[in-house]
Amino acid sequence: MKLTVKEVKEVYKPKLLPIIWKDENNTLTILDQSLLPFQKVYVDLKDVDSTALAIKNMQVRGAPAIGITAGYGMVLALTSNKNVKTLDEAIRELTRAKAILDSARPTAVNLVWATSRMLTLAKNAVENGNAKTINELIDLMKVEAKRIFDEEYDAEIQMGLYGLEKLNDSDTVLTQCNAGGLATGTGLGTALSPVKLAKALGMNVSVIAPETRPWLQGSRLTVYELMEEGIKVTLITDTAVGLVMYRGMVNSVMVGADRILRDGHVFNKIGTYKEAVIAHELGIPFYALAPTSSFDLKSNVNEIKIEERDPNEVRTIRGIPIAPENVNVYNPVFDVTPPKYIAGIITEKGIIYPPFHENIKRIVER
Ligand SMILES: CSC[C@H](O)[C@@H](O)C(=O)COP(=O)(O)O
Repeated sequence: MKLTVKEVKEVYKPKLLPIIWKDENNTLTILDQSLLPFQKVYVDLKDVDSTALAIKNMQVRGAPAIGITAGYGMVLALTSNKNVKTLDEAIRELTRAKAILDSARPTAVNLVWATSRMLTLAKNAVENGNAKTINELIDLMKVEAKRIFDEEYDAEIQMGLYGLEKLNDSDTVLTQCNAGGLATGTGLGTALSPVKLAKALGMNVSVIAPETRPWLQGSRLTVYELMEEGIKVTLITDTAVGLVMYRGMVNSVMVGADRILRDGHVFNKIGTYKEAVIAHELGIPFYALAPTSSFDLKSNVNEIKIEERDPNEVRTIRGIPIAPENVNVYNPVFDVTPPKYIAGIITEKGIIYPPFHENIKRIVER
């Protein structure tokens, strides 16, 4: 019997609180992911520029977490700016804030999705007369930002429940990067949600986490997050992915997504494509898990910008040189997995199966 979202909330409580909005002083407090797991430091964000910088520097990272942060960033655009006196000025300021936030990172679609949603809400509220003062507008925007957070959490529970249908007791799941509660801001996660719910329901499941060079989201974040929740996790190098699958140590692959196109191409952390191809070759089911806010039904695969980051992320590990100082480096941090390798895409609205070009639009727009 399938549990309801409410029932899951009774049996599962997230251990981490990565994003906290404080109404009393209009502050967004984020757990600094660039320092984990060695230091657990919370950082206060009070304006748009510091919010965009925190996204750019990956103090907050992961597609849904970036979306939630950007939503609150739009609130901060007004709460931090005492020069905004009229509703027209407020909309101009929000338009400016959206441009700053949208340029922080290019690949995760949730960023633009969240800022567009907040700007549309503000424009409608002003036009319809629902907001007659700046304070009324701010209050409506706070409600909307919280709604983005709450909807994300509920979606992750739904994804977890659908994902549970693909898990058996004693299964081992291979993942990539960190698609847990740190990446989504809620403490639960997308790809890690089925495993966490399985544990909460008494199943014995474990995870294999590749370290995910160069930023080490796997070894620093996924491993930390799962250990905090008492879930068995084994850390491997990115180069061991093929062997663990070949040796029969993996029952399924579950990864998150930064952007999914209408034909089923999945953009996710670099290394995902390799996992998908090997899984397909060996008959291991490969699932991408993402809320419908991570779908981009308009773009084509070649139009999506794959973020390239600082070459020093590859030349060094946390500041320690591991290559000749000036070696030429190519550091793309996402890749794209073609639909033919994907057994299913797990969303809060259900599991989408091939043919994706027919089924994605139908389910996402439902
Ligand atoms: C659930 S977040 C999206 C992905 O699943 C996650 O693995 C990822 O690629 C995040 O990238 P990041 O560069 O760390 O922001």
